[in-house]
Amino acid sequence: MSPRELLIAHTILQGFDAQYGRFLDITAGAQQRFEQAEWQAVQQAMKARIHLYDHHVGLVAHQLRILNDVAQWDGAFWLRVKHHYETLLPEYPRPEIAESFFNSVFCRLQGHSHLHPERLFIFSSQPVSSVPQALRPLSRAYCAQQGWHQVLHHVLNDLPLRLPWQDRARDIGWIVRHLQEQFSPAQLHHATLDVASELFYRNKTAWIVARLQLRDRMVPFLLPIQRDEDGRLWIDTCLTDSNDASIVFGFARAYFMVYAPVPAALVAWLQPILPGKTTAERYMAIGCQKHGKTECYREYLHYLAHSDEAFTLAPGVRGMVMLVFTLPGFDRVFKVIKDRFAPQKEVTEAQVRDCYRLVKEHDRVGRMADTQEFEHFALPRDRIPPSLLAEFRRDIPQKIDVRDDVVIIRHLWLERRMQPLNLWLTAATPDQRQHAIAEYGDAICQLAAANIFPGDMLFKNFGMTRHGRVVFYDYDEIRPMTDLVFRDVPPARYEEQELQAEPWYSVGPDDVFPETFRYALCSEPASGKLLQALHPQLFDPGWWRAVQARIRAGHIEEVMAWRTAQRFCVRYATVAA
Ligand SMILES: Nc1ncnc2c1ncn2[C@@H]1O[C@H](COP(=O)(O)OP(=O)(O)OP(=O)(O)O)[C@@H](O)[C@H]1O
Repeated sequence: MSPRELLIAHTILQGFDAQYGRFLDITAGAQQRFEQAEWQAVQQAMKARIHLYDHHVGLVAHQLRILNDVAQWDGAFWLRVKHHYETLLPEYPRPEIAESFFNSVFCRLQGHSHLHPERLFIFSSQPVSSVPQALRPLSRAYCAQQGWHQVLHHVLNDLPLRLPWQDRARDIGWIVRHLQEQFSPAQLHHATLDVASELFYRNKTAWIVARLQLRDRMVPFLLPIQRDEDGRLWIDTCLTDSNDASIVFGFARAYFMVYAPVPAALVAWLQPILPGKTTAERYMAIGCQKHGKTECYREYLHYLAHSDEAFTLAPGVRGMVMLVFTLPGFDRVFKVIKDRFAPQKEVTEAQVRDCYRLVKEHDRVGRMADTQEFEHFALPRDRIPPSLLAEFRRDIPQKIDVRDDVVIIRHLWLERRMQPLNLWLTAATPDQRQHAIAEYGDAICQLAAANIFPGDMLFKNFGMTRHGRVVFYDYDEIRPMTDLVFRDVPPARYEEQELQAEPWYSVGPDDVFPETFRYALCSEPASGKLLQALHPQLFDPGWWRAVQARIRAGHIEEVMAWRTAQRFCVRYATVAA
């Protein structure tokens, strides 16, 4: 093997080492940021960690260009580099992500039009069943036979946090009470608690993540640790239901900061308590989002290989900016920016991409779906019915390359598929409608508190998840709250003015008139009445200005990933007092 291929393989792996080293450094800072309540720094660290990957891919690509003239690299050359790279991976703690990094460097140098599976790791070279050994124990086991108060006392004692507790005995008492409500004495007596050695940090919360092994099954055991203004700790709830855990680890939230030098081991450890989450989703949840994307693509290929479904337009109102399609049984949608937008849309393609990027890096507060961006995405042509191909030719002709066996789409996003809220409401019972409208209003409030104004707030732009949560997915009109001017509608000078189709007052490009939201959001009486009753603040300019003022003052709101009704203070505090 030529020394040049060897050198190149080593250079790529060293580049990945450098990237992951920085990734771990930023992650390791999470404890200090939490303890010192550096909430602005938490947000910056989150963004910086996401940027690292592309930055390091760029550095390595630059180095390789210096080492060798890329124009001379042919397929055989890459095959030799890849072969050597593979020989470096056994014993390496992160082989699967190293493969993704190789793919990224390859694409940066060769473009996305040479994606031959043999030249890069579309499929992993690692044996399917092999999970690398963690360098340190991933978890600590506590046996319940010593008594739950004792166990929890040890668990909290063993934490690395250096802050005092508000009232540790109270919190332990509440956790035990929760366990007694959920499980029988016999179940609790024979249980084992397997607590992750590292805390999972996100926003203002440090999570204890554990697996509660009962005799017949394993359930999650999650404790969100909070920090008060005086720097004292308390635990707000205990979650032992896998649906609740799934929401905590959901696709609509920022990635966790959890120190994982061997991510595959942690992803495997999490599997039994997140049975509904795919490998891709678990990698993303712990911040390895680029590898999550590789896994997401593998899941797509796997789905195609195990079904004969045809692609179809996604149900719902068609987008003016996006062409959205799916596979009927697949849980993701494919979103492509149209070549031309409807005339009422004033955005450009570059602005749409910026909005999607903003969401990727922003705290999604459980209300905006994460997306994975792909270039040169291949769809088997025999799965595209003529009617859909005709839609492609009409809406995205410049983005497609139709070949004999595949249709290549130059750029698209994959996003979790939800049920569009407008469709969901048409079939909802009164109780379901009430729940959905309450959720919808909460979503807007939480987005606003996180400095996101959704722009277009119609129900069709929100989806209902399988856990009954309302999540926003149409990003082309989002704006930072702080860029906008929330105005009262000026009184009309004459009665006739109010009847005119056009506003009688001037409207600047950043002006928003919350009172007018009624016209669009409340036109359908059943939902409209509910929305005005449950969330009247949405129509009040003063409320929007107050949210804006809090953001400007540097306040960062904590959006709980659990329901108010699950909080210990709501369930037990009055009784305890
Ligand atoms: N994640 C999703 N799950 C299910 N359906 C979706 C999803 N994203 C989009 N859709 C469907 O595709 C349609 C268009 O998507 P989207 O709202 O993102 O496009 P758009 O062109 O930006 O829309 P608009 O015209 O409102 O700006 C939605 O109304 C919905 O029916």
